[in-house]
Parts: sequence; structure tokens; C-alpha cells
Amino acid sequence: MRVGLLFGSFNPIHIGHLILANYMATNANVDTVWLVVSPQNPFKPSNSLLHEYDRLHMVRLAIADNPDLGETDIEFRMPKPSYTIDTLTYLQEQYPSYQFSLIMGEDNLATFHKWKNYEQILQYHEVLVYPRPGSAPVPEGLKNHPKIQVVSAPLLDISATFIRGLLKEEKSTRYLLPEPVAEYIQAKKLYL
Ligand SMILES: Nc1ncnc2c1ncn2[C@@H]1O[C@H](COP(=O)(O)OP(=O)(O)OP(=O)(O)O)[C@@H](O)[C@H]1O
Ligand SMILES: O=C(O)c1ccc[n+]([C@@H]2O[C@H](COP(=O)([O-])O)[C@@H](O)[C@H]2O)c1
Repeated sequence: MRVGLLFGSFNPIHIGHLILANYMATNANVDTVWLVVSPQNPFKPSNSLLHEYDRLHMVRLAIADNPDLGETDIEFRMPKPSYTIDTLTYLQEQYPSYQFSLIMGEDNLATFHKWKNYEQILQYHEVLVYPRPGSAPVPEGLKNHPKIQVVSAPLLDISATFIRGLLKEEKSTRYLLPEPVAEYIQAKKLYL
């Protein structure tokens, strides 16, 4: 089984994540894509970060109708902040016969050389990258790397930051968030 792993804060999950995950699940060399909800990205401030169980719940609501996508809360039981190499190592121990690839947006590839043990990640895993507008330039050493593949797919100028801004101002997020996620946010009065 070939599993693509899309790690993220998903604060909240939006249609950019869903388009990206579905594109990889149906066009890249993987059988399924799992969304890995990270409690705490080592590079991001934790203010405005919703509780991890709310973010996981929204991910579940968003992908419930898509058999090509799954999710995992594996990082909830690991030390924080969440280092991807540690999670990959743990997952590989749990599922020794599976082949795990890493999926990320281009903005994350631009800083990938600063991640913990990134060379080790590249040694054992393929990295599938979705282009993202406004991303910083990719460092020379990562451009044309044999383990890194940047796919050609429609650019999506959507971010969770932008959507949190709309929610805070009580503006419409219609078509930017999956309906069940928008309903959950409204019912629980999140991001106000
Ligand atoms: N519009 C997008 N285009 C390409 N990749 C994206 C897009 N949105 C998110 N991603 C990728 O999905 C993964 C998880 O992203 P994350 O949950 O941080 O969303 P985000 O919209 O970047 O959030 P924030 O605005 O809070 O930083 C990352 O690898 C990120 O690069
Ligand atoms: O392992 C690292 O050093 C590392 C550094 C920065 C980000 N990450 C992971 O990359 C994922 C994307 O983060 P985010 O917040 O942009 O969705 C998330 O799972 C982070 O834990 C991992």
C-alpha cells in the first residue's frame, strides 16, 4: 500500500487542502492520502491555534464522503512540537509493509531544509509538492532533487489565515470551507 501523508495544522481545513489531497490521491503515485493533524507545527505560533480535537473533528467532517482520503491523530500521542521525521519513523514501525510519501504545499518546500533531519526524510521517502502562489523560492539543493516531485496542478490562492480573518469579521466563507465544517464553526462560535 502506498500512502501519501499530508501533514498540517488544518486550522481549519479548507477547500485548498481538499483539492490538493484529492489531486494527489487520484493523480500521483499513491493509493490513498491520509491527513495528519499536527497539534503544534515547530515553526508556527500557537496563538489562534484551535484545540487539536476541534481541528481533527473538522478534518473528519470534511473528508467523510471521500473514500480516497483518511485521517490520523497519531501526533496527538507524540511529543510536541510535532517533528515530521519522528512521525514518519513511528508510522513506518506501525505499518512496516506500507510505503509512505510526504505531501506538502510549495511554501513548505521552501523551508524544508530547516526541518529536523530533512535529509533522512529524503533518503527514505518521496516528497510530492503542490504549487502554491506566493511561496518563497525553493533552495537550489531541493530543486530537481530526485526524491522531490512538484506536480502541475491549478494554483489555489487560499489559506487558513485568510479564512480565519473572514470568520473573525463574521464575513461569509461560503465555498471556501466545506459546508459541514462551516456549520461546526458557526455552531461552536469558533475563530471569533
Ligand atoms: N492553497 C494551498 N495551495 C497549496 N498547498 C496548500 C494550500 N493550503 C495549504 N496547503 C498545504 O497544506 C499543508 C497544510 O497546510 P496548513 O494547515 O498550514 O494550511 P495553511 O492554509 O497554510 O494555514 P495557515 O494560513 O494557518 O498557515 C501544507 O503543506 C501547506 O503547504
Ligand atoms: O519536522 C519539522 O522540523 C517540521 C518543521 C515545520 C513544519 N513541520 C510540519 O509540517 C506540517 C505543515 O505545517 P502547517 O502548520 O504549515 O500545516 C505540520 O505537520 C508541521 O508539524 C515539520
